[in-house]
Amino acid sequence: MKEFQDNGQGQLIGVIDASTRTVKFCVFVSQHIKEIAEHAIDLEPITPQEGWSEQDPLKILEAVKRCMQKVISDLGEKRAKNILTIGITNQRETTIVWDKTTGKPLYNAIVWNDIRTDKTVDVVLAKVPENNKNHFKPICGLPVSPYFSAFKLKWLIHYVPAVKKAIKEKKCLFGTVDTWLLWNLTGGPNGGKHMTDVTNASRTFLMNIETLYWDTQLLNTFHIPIDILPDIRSSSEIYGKICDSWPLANVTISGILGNQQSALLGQSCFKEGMAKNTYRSGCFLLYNTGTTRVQSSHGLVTTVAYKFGDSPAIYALEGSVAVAGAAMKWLRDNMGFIKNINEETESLAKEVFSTGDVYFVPAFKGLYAPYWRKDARGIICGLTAFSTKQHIIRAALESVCFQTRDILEAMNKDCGIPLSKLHVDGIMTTNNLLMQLQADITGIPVIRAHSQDITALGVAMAAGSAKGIEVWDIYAEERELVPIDTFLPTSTEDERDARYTKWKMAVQRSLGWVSPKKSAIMTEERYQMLASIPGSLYAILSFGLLLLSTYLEK
Ligand SMILES: Nc1ncnc2c1ncn2[C@@H]1O[C@H](COP(=O)(O)OP(=O)(O)O)[C@@H](O)[C@H]1O
Ligand SMILES: O=P(O)(O)OC[C@H](O)CO
Repeated sequence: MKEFQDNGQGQLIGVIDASTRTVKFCVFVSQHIKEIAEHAIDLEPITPQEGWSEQDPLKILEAVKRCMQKVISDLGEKRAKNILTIGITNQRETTIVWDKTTGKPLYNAIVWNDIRTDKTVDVVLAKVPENNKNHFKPICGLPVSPYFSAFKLKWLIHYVPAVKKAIKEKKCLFGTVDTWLLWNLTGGPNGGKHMTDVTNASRTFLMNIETLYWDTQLLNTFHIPIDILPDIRSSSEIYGKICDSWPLANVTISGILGNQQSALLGQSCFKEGMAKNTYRSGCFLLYNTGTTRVQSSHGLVTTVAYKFGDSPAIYALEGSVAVAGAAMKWLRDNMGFIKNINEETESLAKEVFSTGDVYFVPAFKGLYAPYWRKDARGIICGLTAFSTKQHIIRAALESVCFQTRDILEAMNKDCGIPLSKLHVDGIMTTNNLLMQLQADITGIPVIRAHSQDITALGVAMAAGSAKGIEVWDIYAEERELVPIDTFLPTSTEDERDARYTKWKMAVQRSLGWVSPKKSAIMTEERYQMLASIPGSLYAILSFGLLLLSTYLEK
């Protein structure tokens, strides 16, 4: 393939990539797969309590602005004038509410992997027949889980008086990170566009996966007024223009995609049956099912993959894993086993030939697909007096591969035709050992995209091909393809299956760790009652209820 030479002439597409840990602004030349400029800023997570995870929405905006300024200065003002349009790709499900008259957030962003909404989930489950967590799947494609935005929004409405007040006064707006960025970039309180795209909306638990509109039954279930929700748009169209108070004023914004859907496009998985797995903090496997909404019977979610303008929506089956690279961070920050993740993880894990039968289930915040068990917690099992940190690091890498196999097994059952190869991307895939372990654990070739720009590339394509922009033909025959390399399985089927059986045993042991006390079961009435009292009183009352229940149990 011809190496791309930047001759300084091409039309440029900017991308804001706002992920869980990092905000980045980067620039592509239309029709080309490599970023020509980028600047990224890490965001400090806010963790006020165990299981809680927040971000300051104003810090996200500030980081975006600084990244844009730096990239413009690196490119030079003259070249930056060639930026024709921009796209936004973002961490999904993360929930922000703000006052539309002041533009001020009413609370920190509640991040997708925050599990404070445990009780909110119980309230919703208490209302459905047999507490079936898949009850709403035919409507929104998703199981009941603290992961999705509606639970976070319900929590905010109940527990944050400023949110309740702003709703009453008709001043409140809700959005995922894309919406927050779009609204601010296009004017904020002065005419900002309050919109989201179908892929982000499909992760809220509020959108009807068939009609692609907000669903009345779901809104009623969560008591969410429709007027705080953004308009749902396609993933590729002109939403508006950047306002004067931002860099790149007057440039259009013409692409929005959740970051996993963006990676699916970045990997050119346009056809039904194509799939990709992205390994970052979490790990997300998406399988393109075309215009068909496949209902999973094996724990996967049905989600919108993308929708280009007026064309029909393309759907995907998704397997979401909450903890992948995050397990390496835990080994570094909490255990002190690793100093530098990028430089040491692979070499330390290679110091041993196997995990020595150690299995690590990193269910720090419960397990997502295909289990959807919020009562699971992390375990390391099979330890002996010979186990070392190297065994545990290797087991952590393997846990990512086993979780991926869990999803592949579910996907193969749902789709009928087993995936014959696995396309992968994301920063973790630079770890060659991880890639080989993945091939050995799944028994299929692992095809690694040789680019760290895949996620941003997807939305650059969506923005560049939008009606009215049309500088990127994503279906062009001579499309430049992302270079790849392949890892082939070296294990036998028997070895694979024996080890996978052990993994399943380890998963079983991680389940049911958080056991809700009978007395703590949440009903709507109790939830409402608790919400109507101030924080300190809430703590005293909860403690009182706990004492009472312990007394009654005796
Ligand atoms: N060489 C490596 N081996 C294993 N894990 C890695 C390696 N490099 C990075 N990681 C992990 O990948 C994740 C990278 O996530 P990142 O792309 O920074 O962010 P996020 O998904 O939070 O937006 C981190 O959790 C890190 O622990
Ligand atoms: O920001 P990432 O890469 O951790 O992605 C997070 C996902 O979008 C959550 O669903």
